[in-house]
Amino acid sequence: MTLRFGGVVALDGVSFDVEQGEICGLIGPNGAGKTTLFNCLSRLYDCEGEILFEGRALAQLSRHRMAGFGIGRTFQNLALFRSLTVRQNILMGTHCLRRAGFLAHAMRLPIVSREELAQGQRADELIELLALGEVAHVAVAQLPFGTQKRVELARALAASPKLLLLDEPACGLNHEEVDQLAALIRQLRKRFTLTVLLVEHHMGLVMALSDKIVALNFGRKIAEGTPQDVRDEPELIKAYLGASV
Ligand SMILES: Nc1ncnc2c1ncn2[C@@H]1O[C@H](COP(=O)(O)OP(=O)(O)OP(=O)(O)O)[C@@H](O)[C@H]1O
Repeated sequence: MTLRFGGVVALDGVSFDVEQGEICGLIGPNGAGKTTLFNCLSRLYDCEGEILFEGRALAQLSRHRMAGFGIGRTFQNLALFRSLTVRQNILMGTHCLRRAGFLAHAMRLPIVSREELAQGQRADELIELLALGEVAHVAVAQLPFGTQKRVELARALAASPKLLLLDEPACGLNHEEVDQLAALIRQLRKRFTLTVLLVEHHMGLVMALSDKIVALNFGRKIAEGTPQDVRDEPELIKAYLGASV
């Protein structure tokens, strides 16, 4: 992947694979290109190069159907409907699973109520799994940040993704919440057979969770391997601690 914003090369020929079922941590200092890479994977941006998902080139898939194709994501600054309740937000995430079209809805064909029932059940399952039962009918804007992050995770999971892109899930969480998040991500991977790509600055979380880590700096890949391999990589230490190291 290569992507330029004017004179800034945000991604400079970055290439790597993520195996099915793997948790891959994507790390790098501020401005390294992590969010840009996520935006290419979810096709908010078009980059040079080719991204393959289960062997298919993402560029061939229509942009608005990415969630339906199995790629779900959360956002660094949250992308929720703040005036809607927790349950309504999670239900929004299930819309891409709908097969019934405009006419079926206008005529209230049986498929519509069957789908609505299945979506409601999916939302309720996620509400229970993510311990959101007590706030299911509360508007998202009234909830603490940590809870909103769980709602966003549930919204992303509602579309039954195969690949989940998590953009700084630990940001703004306290120590205890970060520990709970690690356990939750492991649990979700197992339950939904997920592949996870995780952008995160919280090194403890990335090192503990990831099967593999890819490190970027100034849009280039500077390290790739297991947490053990990457931990002592001189280029990575230099990127985080400065050129004098
Ligand atoms: N929309 C944009 N227009 C112009 N430049 C951009 C845009 N988005 C990102 N950039 C630039 O591209 C580079 C990569 O930014 P990106 O946000 O992907 O980094 P990041 O690794 O996600 O950083 P952070 O950890 O701070 O979120 C930076 O130099 C940034 O200033």
